[in-house]
Amino acid sequence: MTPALELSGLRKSFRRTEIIRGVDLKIARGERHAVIGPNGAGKSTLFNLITGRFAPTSGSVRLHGQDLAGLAPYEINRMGLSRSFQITNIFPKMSVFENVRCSLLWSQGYRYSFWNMVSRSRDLTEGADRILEQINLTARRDLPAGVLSYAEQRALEIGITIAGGADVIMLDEPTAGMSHSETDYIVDLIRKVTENKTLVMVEHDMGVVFGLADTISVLVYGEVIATGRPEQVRGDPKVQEAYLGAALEAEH
Ligand SMILES: Nc1ncnc2c1ncn2[C@@H]1O[C@H](COP(=O)(O)OP(=O)(O)OP(=O)(O)O)[C@@H](O)[C@H]1O
Repeated sequence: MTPALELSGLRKSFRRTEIIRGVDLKIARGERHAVIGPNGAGKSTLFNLITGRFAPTSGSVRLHGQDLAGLAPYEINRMGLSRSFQITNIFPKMSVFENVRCSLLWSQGYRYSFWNMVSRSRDLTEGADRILEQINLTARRDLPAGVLSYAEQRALEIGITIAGGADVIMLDEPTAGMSHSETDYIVDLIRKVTENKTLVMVEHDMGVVFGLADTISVLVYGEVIATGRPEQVRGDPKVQEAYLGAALEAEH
């Protein structure tokens, strides 16, 4: 079957420094894939290459078999790939409901004329309420998003990311800055909302990575040094040496 995402010979340089140094990676449909690696390894850059924010210096990214070369991030988004950001990316003065409704509108905006959209407003409301239910924020529906707790804001952001119905979801450090209990809460939520979807995430918390991911890639200095099932990656001496030994130790 065609992979959901396929990176081939992907390279990215900023001026003379090569940050992504020839990445080949296939992520199957329905897989939950984590990209891990030390600070500065190029994880965010890889994310930005996949989502079209950066153009590769060479190589290609395919989404469901289609080459994404030259496409803008919003075009890639409309092809079914949606991402969250490391920084919280919500409208704090708008209600929780409006934040979700807005992203639904945006994702459908190009497909429907204004009048169609007005007549579809009930669908949008129902759609937004369904998402609020999925992310457990129904009770917070009419509050300004800015008054939510940090974990709730991150949950809202996940809701915004999935609102358009994308089948490839990319999350950049979804549990950054969270307590243990908040992390557990968000991990459950991610598991639930990415059911039957492809998930690609960058994550530093090894508990989250090993609890959620079906497959893991380890990026070190712009190269994938290992990719495979969590237990394979965990036992790989190269990975132990380059990253995981230190990262797991830091957790304890
Ligand atoms: N737009 C840019 N211009 C120049 N250099 C950049 C740019 N973006 C990233 N870099 C450099 O690329 C390297 C990799 O950065 P990147 O943010 O991708 O790493 P990372 O693995 O996501 O790190 P972290 O885990 O700390 O978030 C860093 O040395 C960074 O300074």
